[in-house]
Amino acid sequence: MKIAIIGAGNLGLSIAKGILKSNGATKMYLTKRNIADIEHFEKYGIVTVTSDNREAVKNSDILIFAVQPLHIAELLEDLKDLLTENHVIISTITGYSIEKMENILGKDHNIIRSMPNTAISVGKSMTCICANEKGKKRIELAKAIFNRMGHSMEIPEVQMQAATVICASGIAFWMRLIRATTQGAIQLGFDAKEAQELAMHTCDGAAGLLIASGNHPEEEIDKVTTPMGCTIQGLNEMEHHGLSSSLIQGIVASFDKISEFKKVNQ
Ligand SMILES: NC(=O)C1=CN([C@@H]2O[C@H](COP(=O)(O)OP(=O)(O)OC[C@H]3O[C@@H](n4cnc5c(N)ncnc54)[C@H](O)[C@@H]3O)[C@@H](O)[C@H]2O)C=CC1
Ligand SMILES: O=C(O)[C@@H]1CCC=N1
Repeated sequence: MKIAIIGAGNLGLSIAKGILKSNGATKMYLTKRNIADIEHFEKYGIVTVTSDNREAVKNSDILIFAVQPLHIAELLEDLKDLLTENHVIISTITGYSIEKMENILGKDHNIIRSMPNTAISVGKSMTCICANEKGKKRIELAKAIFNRMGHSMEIPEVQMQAATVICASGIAFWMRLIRATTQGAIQLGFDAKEAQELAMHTCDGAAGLLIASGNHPEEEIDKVTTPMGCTIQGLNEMEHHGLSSSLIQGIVASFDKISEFKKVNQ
Protein backbone atom coordinates (compact mmCIF):
# COMPACT_ATOMS: atom_id res chain seq x y z
CA MET A 1 0.00 0.00 0.00
CA LYS A 2 1.35 3.42 -0.99
CA ILE A 3 0.21 6.07 1.49
CA ALA A 4 0.68 9.84 1.47
CA ILE A 5 0.13 11.93 4.58
CA ILE A 6 -0.54 15.45 3.42
CA GLY A 7 0.17 17.77 6.37
CA ALA A 8 2.62 15.96 8.63
CA GLY A 9 1.98 17.91 11.84
CA ASN A 10 0.94 16.56 15.25
CA LEU A 11 -1.71 14.16 14.01
CA GLY A 12 -0.12 13.42 10.63
CA LEU A 13 3.14 12.36 12.27
CA SER A 14 1.26 10.29 14.86
CA ILE A 15 -0.42 8.47 11.96
CA ALA A 16 2.95 8.05 10.24
CA LYS A 17 4.43 6.49 13.38
CA GLY A 18 1.42 4.17 13.67
CA ILE A 19 1.80 3.07 10.05
CA LEU A 20 5.52 2.44 10.51
CA LYS A 21 4.94 0.53 13.75
CA SER A 22 2.31 -1.70 12.12
CA ASN A 23 4.18 -2.17 8.82
CA GLY A 24 1.07 -0.70 7.21
CA ALA A 25 2.65 0.65 4.01
CA THR A 26 5.12 -0.32 1.34
CA LYS A 27 5.82 3.33 0.54
CA MET A 28 4.91 6.47 2.49
CA TYR A 29 5.12 10.14 1.57
CA LEU A 30 5.08 12.77 4.32
CA THR A 31 4.41 16.33 3.21
CA LYS A 32 4.66 19.66 4.95
CA ARG A 33 5.47 23.15 3.75
CA ASN A 34 8.70 23.36 5.76
CA ILE A 35 10.17 19.88 5.99
CA ALA A 36 13.35 20.56 8.01
CA ASP A 37 12.05 19.05 11.26
CA ILE A 38 10.63 15.88 9.68
CA GLU A 39 13.46 14.99 7.29
CA HIS A 40 14.79 12.44 9.79
CA PHE A 41 11.80 10.20 8.93
CA GLU A 42 13.65 9.30 5.74
CA LYS A 43 15.83 7.04 7.87
CA TYR A 44 12.94 4.62 7.47
CA GLY A 45 13.63 3.38 3.96
CA ILE A 46 9.99 3.47 2.83
CA VAL A 47 9.52 7.16 3.71
CA THR A 48 9.93 10.13 1.36
CA VAL A 49 9.65 13.58 2.94
CA THR A 50 8.72 16.43 0.59
CA SER A 51 6.98 19.77 0.41
CA ASP A 52 5.65 18.80 -3.02
CA ASN A 53 2.10 17.55 -2.42
CA ARG A 54 1.62 16.83 -6.11
CA GLU A 55 4.56 14.41 -6.18
CA ALA A 56 3.13 12.63 -3.12
CA VAL A 57 -0.34 12.31 -4.67
CA LYS A 58 0.98 11.05 -8.00
CA ASN A 59 2.90 8.27 -6.27
CA SER A 60 0.31 7.10 -3.72
CA ASP A 61 -2.99 5.19 -3.59
CA ILE A 62 -4.21 6.23 -0.14
CA LEU A 63 -4.13 9.94 0.67
CA ILE A 64 -4.53 11.02 4.28
CA PHE A 65 -5.20 14.75 4.65
CA ALA A 66 -4.19 16.10 8.08
CA VAL A 67 -3.89 19.89 7.62
CA GLN A 68 -5.72 22.51 9.66
CA PRO A 69 -9.34 23.16 8.54
CA LEU A 70 -8.29 26.58 7.22
CA HIS A 71 -6.00 25.03 4.60
CA ILE A 72 -7.98 22.10 3.24
CA ALA A 73 -10.11 23.84 0.59
CA GLU A 74 -7.15 25.49 -1.13
CA LEU A 75 -5.19 22.25 -0.95
CA LEU A 76 -7.95 20.20 -2.58
CA GLU A 77 -8.33 22.85 -5.30
CA ASP A 78 -4.59 22.61 -6.00
CA LEU A 79 -4.62 18.81 -6.20
CA LYS A 80 -7.96 18.01 -7.75
CA ASP A 81 -6.65 17.55 -11.31
CA LEU A 82 -4.44 14.70 -10.01
CA LEU A 83 -7.08 12.90 -7.97
CA THR A 84 -8.53 9.81 -9.63
CA GLU A 85 -11.39 7.41 -8.91
CA ASN A 86 -8.80 4.92 -7.66
CA HIS A 87 -7.44 7.12 -4.91
CA VAL A 88 -8.83 6.58 -1.44
CA ILE A 89 -9.05 10.07 0.04
CA ILE A 90 -9.11 10.08 3.83
CA SER A 91 -9.67 13.36 5.66
CA THR A 92 -8.96 13.85 9.36
CA ILE A 93 -10.05 17.49 9.27
CA THR A 94 -12.26 18.52 12.16
CA GLY A 95 -15.62 19.92 11.11
CA TYR A 96 -15.00 19.62 7.35
CA SER A 97 -17.96 17.79 5.83
CA ILE A 98 -18.01 15.22 3.04
CA GLU A 99 -20.36 17.59 1.20
CA LYS A 100 -17.71 20.33 1.22
CA MET A 101 -15.13 17.92 -0.18
CA GLU A 102 -17.57 16.77 -2.86
CA ASN A 103 -18.30 20.39 -3.75
CA ILE A 104 -14.63 20.73 -4.69
CA LEU A 105 -13.83 17.26 -6.02
CA GLY A 106 -17.19 15.98 -7.30
CA LYS A 107 -18.98 12.83 -6.21
CA ASP A 108 -16.88 10.34 -8.20
CA HIS A 109 -14.10 10.05 -5.64
CA ASN A 110 -13.74 7.68 -2.71
CA ILE A 111 -14.00 10.09 0.19
CA ILE A 112 -13.61 8.83 3.74
CA ARG A 113 -13.90 11.13 6.73
CA SER A 114 -12.06 9.91 9.80
CA MET A 115 -11.50 11.01 13.35
CA PRO A 116 -8.47 9.31 14.89
CA ASN A 117 -6.59 10.44 17.98
CA THR A 118 -2.90 10.88 18.73
CA ALA A 119 -2.66 7.42 20.35
CA ILE A 120 -2.53 6.22 16.74
CA SER A 121 1.25 6.66 17.06
CA VAL A 122 1.35 3.70 19.45
CA GLY A 123 -1.32 1.63 17.70
CA LYS A 124 -4.08 2.53 20.18
CA SER A 125 -6.30 5.06 18.42
CA MET A 126 -10.07 4.96 18.67
CA THR A 127 -10.93 6.06 15.15
CA CYS A 128 -14.43 6.88 13.88
CA ILE A 129 -15.06 6.84 10.13
CA CYS A 130 -17.76 7.51 7.56
CA ALA A 131 -17.78 7.69 3.76
CA ASN A 132 -19.51 9.30 0.81
CA GLU A 133 -21.64 7.09 -1.45
CA LYS A 134 -18.75 6.15 -3.73
CA GLY A 135 -16.35 5.66 -0.78
CA LYS A 136 -18.64 3.12 0.95
CA LYS A 137 -17.00 0.41 -1.18
CA ARG A 138 -13.67 1.40 0.33
CA ILE A 139 -14.79 1.72 3.94
CA GLU A 140 -13.63 -1.81 4.81
CA LEU A 141 -10.18 -0.94 3.48
CA ALA A 142 -10.15 2.24 5.59
CA LYS A 143 -11.26 0.26 8.65
CA ALA A 144 -8.50 -2.27 8.03
CA ILE A 145 -5.93 0.56 7.90
CA PHE A 146 -7.15 2.07 11.17
CA ASN A 147 -7.65 -1.30 12.88
CA ARG A 148 -3.96 -1.98 12.45
CA MET A 149 -3.41 1.12 14.58
CA GLY A 150 -6.10 0.63 17.20
CA HIS A 151 -9.85 0.22 16.97
CA SER A 152 -12.29 1.72 14.47
CA MET A 153 -16.03 2.32 14.32
CA GLU A 154 -18.18 3.34 11.36
CA ILE A 155 -20.63 6.07 12.39
CA PRO A 156 -23.11 8.36 10.60
CA GLU A 157 -21.49 11.63 9.56
CA VAL A 158 -23.80 13.66 11.86
CA GLN A 159 -22.03 12.09 14.84
CA MET A 160 -18.57 13.13 13.70
CA GLN A 161 -18.44 16.24 15.91
CA ALA A 162 -19.47 14.24 18.97
CA ALA A 163 -16.86 11.59 18.11
CA THR A 164 -14.22 14.33 17.89
CA VAL A 165 -14.97 15.38 21.47
CA ILE A 166 -15.09 11.86 22.92
CA CYS A 167 -12.18 10.33 21.03
CA ALA A 168 -9.82 13.07 19.80
CA SER A 169 -10.23 15.61 22.62
CA GLY A 170 -10.86 12.61 24.86
CA ILE A 171 -7.16 11.78 24.90
CA ALA A 172 -6.57 15.10 26.68
CA PHE A 173 -9.42 14.48 29.13
CA TRP A 174 -8.01 11.07 30.11
CA MET A 175 -4.47 12.52 30.36
CA ARG A 176 -5.74 15.08 32.87
CA LEU A 177 -7.37 12.33 34.94
CA ILE A 178 -4.10 10.40 34.90
CA ARG A 179 -2.21 13.52 35.95
CA ALA A 180 -4.62 14.17 38.84
CA THR A 181 -4.24 10.57 39.99
CA THR A 182 -0.47 11.00 39.80
CA GLN A 183 -0.66 14.08 42.00
CA GLY A 184 -2.78 12.16 44.50
CA ALA A 185 -0.25 9.33 44.54
CA ILE A 186 2.61 11.76 45.20
CA GLN A 187 0.67 13.17 48.14
CA LEU A 188 0.41 9.60 49.46
CA GLY A 189 4.18 9.20 49.34
CA PHE A 190 5.22 7.88 45.91
CA ASP A 191 7.83 9.75 43.94
CA ALA A 192 6.65 11.43 40.75
CA LYS A 193 7.89 8.72 38.40
CA GLU A 194 6.44 5.88 40.42
CA ALA A 195 3.19 7.81 40.85
CA GLN A 196 2.75 8.22 37.10
CA GLU A 197 3.60 4.57 36.48
CA LEU A 198 0.93 3.50 38.98
CA ALA A 199 -1.65 5.86 37.48
CA MET A 200 -0.99 4.94 33.82
CA HIS A 201 -1.03 1.20 34.28
CA THR A 202 -4.08 1.26 36.53
CA CYS A 203 -5.90 3.30 33.86
CA ASP A 204 -4.77 0.87 31.16
CA GLY A 205 -5.97 -2.03 33.31
CA ALA A 206 -9.41 -0.46 33.85
CA ALA A 207 -9.97 0.00 30.11
CA GLY A 208 -8.49 -3.43 29.37
CA LEU A 209 -10.88 -5.10 31.84
CA LEU A 210 -13.92 -3.54 30.19
CA ILE A 211 -12.69 -4.29 26.66
CA ALA A 212 -11.92 -7.93 27.48
CA SER A 213 -15.04 -8.63 29.57
CA GLY A 214 -17.62 -6.44 27.83
CA ASN A 215 -18.89 -5.58 31.33
CA HIS A 216 -20.48 -2.33 32.44
CA PRO A 217 -18.05 -0.21 34.53
CA GLU A 218 -20.36 -0.37 37.54
CA GLU A 219 -20.18 -4.17 37.54
CA GLU A 220 -16.41 -3.95 37.87
CA ILE A 221 -16.73 -1.20 40.49
CA ASP A 222 -18.99 -3.48 42.56
CA LYS A 223 -16.16 -6.03 42.68
CA VAL A 224 -13.81 -3.45 44.21
CA THR A 225 -16.04 -1.65 46.68
CA THR A 226 -15.81 -3.55 49.98
CA PRO A 227 -18.76 -2.50 52.18
CA MET A 228 -17.65 0.34 54.48
CA GLY A 229 -14.25 0.12 52.75
CA CYS A 230 -11.86 2.70 51.41
CA THR A 231 -12.93 2.48 47.74
CA ILE A 232 -16.55 3.48 48.26
CA GLN A 233 -15.43 6.18 50.70
CA GLY A 234 -13.16 7.67 48.04
CA LEU A 235 -15.66 7.29 45.20
CA ASN A 236 -18.48 8.92 47.12
CA GLU A 237 -16.25 11.82 48.16
CA MET A 238 -15.30 12.34 44.47
CA GLU A 239 -18.97 12.33 43.50
CA HIS A 240 -19.86 14.80 46.30
CA HIS A 241 -17.40 17.11 44.56
CA GLY A 242 -18.98 16.48 41.19
CA LEU A 243 -16.61 14.06 39.43
CA SER A 244 -19.12 12.55 36.97
CA SER A 245 -21.04 15.78 36.61
CA SER A 246 -17.90 17.78 35.91
CA LEU A 247 -16.74 15.32 33.23
CA ILE A 248 -20.11 15.36 31.52
CA GLN A 249 -20.29 19.17 31.65
CA GLY A 250 -16.80 19.39 30.16
CA ILE A 251 -17.75 17.03 27.34
CA VAL A 252 -20.87 19.06 26.58
CA ALA A 253 -18.89 22.36 26.68
CA SER A 254 -16.40 20.88 24.24
CA PHE A 255 -19.25 19.80 21.96
CA ASP A 256 -20.83 23.28 22.17
CA LYS A 257 -17.50 24.74 21.07
CA ILE A 258 -17.07 22.40 18.13
CA SER A 259 -20.65 23.11 17.06
CA GLU A 260 -19.78 26.83 17.09
CA PHE A 261 -16.82 26.14 14.68
CA LYS A 262 -19.24 24.36 12.39
CA LYS A 263 -21.51 27.41 12.21
CA VAL A 264 -18.50 29.67 11.47
CA ASN A 265 -17.25 27.31 8.74
CA GLN A 266 -20.63 27.07 7.01
N1 LIG B 1 -4.19 16.88 16.92
C1 LIG B 1 -5.16 16.00 17.14
O1 LIG B 1 -5.20 15.30 18.14
C2 LIG B 1 -6.24 15.83 16.11
C3 LIG B 1 -6.35 16.67 15.02
N2 LIG B 1 -7.37 16.47 14.09
C4 LIG B 1 -7.45 17.31 12.91
O2 LIG B 1 -6.33 16.98 12.09
C5 LIG B 1 -5.85 18.15 11.43
C6 LIG B 1 -4.39 18.36 11.76
O3 LIG B 1 -4.27 18.65 13.14
P1 LIG B 1 -2.85 18.80 13.82
O4 LIG B 1 -1.95 17.74 13.34
O5 LIG B 1 -3.08 18.98 15.26
O6 LIG B 1 -2.36 20.19 13.17
P2 LIG B 1 -0.87 20.69 12.89
O7 LIG B 1 -0.98 22.16 12.71
O8 LIG B 1 0.06 20.14 13.91
O9 LIG B 1 -0.51 20.00 11.51
C7 LIG B 1 -0.92 20.45 10.25
C8 LIG B 1 0.29 20.37 9.34
O10 LIG B 1 -0.11 20.67 8.01
C9 LIG B 1 0.95 21.38 7.40
N3 LIG B 1 0.42 22.09 6.23
C10 LIG B 1 -0.30 23.23 6.17
N4 LIG B 1 -0.59 23.53 4.89
C11 LIG B 1 -0.05 22.55 4.13
C12 LIG B 1 -0.01 22.29 2.73
N5 LIG B 1 -0.56 23.12 1.85
N6 LIG B 1 0.61 21.19 2.30
C13 LIG B 1 1.20 20.33 3.17
N7 LIG B 1 1.20 20.52 4.51
C14 LIG B 1 0.58 21.61 4.97
C15 LIG B 1 1.46 22.30 8.49
O11 LIG B 1 2.77 22.71 8.21
C16 LIG B 1 1.39 21.39 9.70
O12 LIG B 1 2.61 20.68 9.88
C17 LIG B 1 -6.73 19.30 11.87
O13 LIG B 1 -7.70 19.53 10.87
C18 LIG B 1 -7.36 18.81 13.16
O14 LIG B 1 -8.63 19.36 13.33
C19 LIG B 1 -8.23 15.41 14.20
C20 LIG B 1 -8.15 14.56 15.25
C21 LIG B 1 -7.18 14.70 16.31
O1 LIG C 1 -8.94 20.77 20.00
C1 LIG C 1 -9.34 20.77 18.83
O2 LIG C 1 -10.10 21.67 18.45
C2 LIG C 1 -8.89 19.69 17.84
C3 LIG C 1 -9.99 18.78 17.48
C4 LIG C 1 -9.66 17.47 18.06
C5 LIG C 1 -8.33 17.61 18.58
N1 LIG C 1 -7.90 18.82 18.42
